Amino acid sequence: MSKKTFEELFAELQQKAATGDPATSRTAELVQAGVHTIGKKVVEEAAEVWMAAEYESHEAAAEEISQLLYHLQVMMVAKGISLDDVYAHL
Ligand SMILES: N=c1c2ncn([C@@H]3O[C@H](COP(=O)(O)OP(=O)(O)OP(=O)(O)O)[C@@H](O)[C@H]3O)c2ncn1[C@@H]1O[C@H](COP(=O)(O)O)[C@@H](O)[C@H]1O
Repeated sequence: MSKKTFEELFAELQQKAATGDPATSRTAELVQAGVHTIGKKVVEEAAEVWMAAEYESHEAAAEEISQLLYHLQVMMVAKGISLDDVYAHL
């Protein structure tokens, strides 16, 4: 199991968006595709979190939550929104 923090993943995704190859990096591919495509993934993953939390296992729900957090971070990178920009509202 990989273990990285929210902050470590965000730094990795910023790097992938800046220098990654869309052919091999999902992050670079999504950022190139743009906010509309990323937004659809955010909504899709949010629905999957809901369904997994209501009907599936603890592990399945945790996996769907990780995918939603990933896609939210991709949206942040695509929009130039920093962690501090978000933390300011927590
Ligand atoms: N944490 C993630 C992560 N979570 C989810 N995903 C992507 O989200 C997908 C899950 O969504 P779906 O199940 O809907 O997959 P899908 O149906 O194939 O998606 P579509 O192409 O149909 O939209 C996965 O197949 C991955 O492509 C992620 N892709 C990358 N990361 C991490 O991001 C970092 C950078 O990754 P790359 O940019 O790919 O190098 C690495 O540390 C990765 O581990």
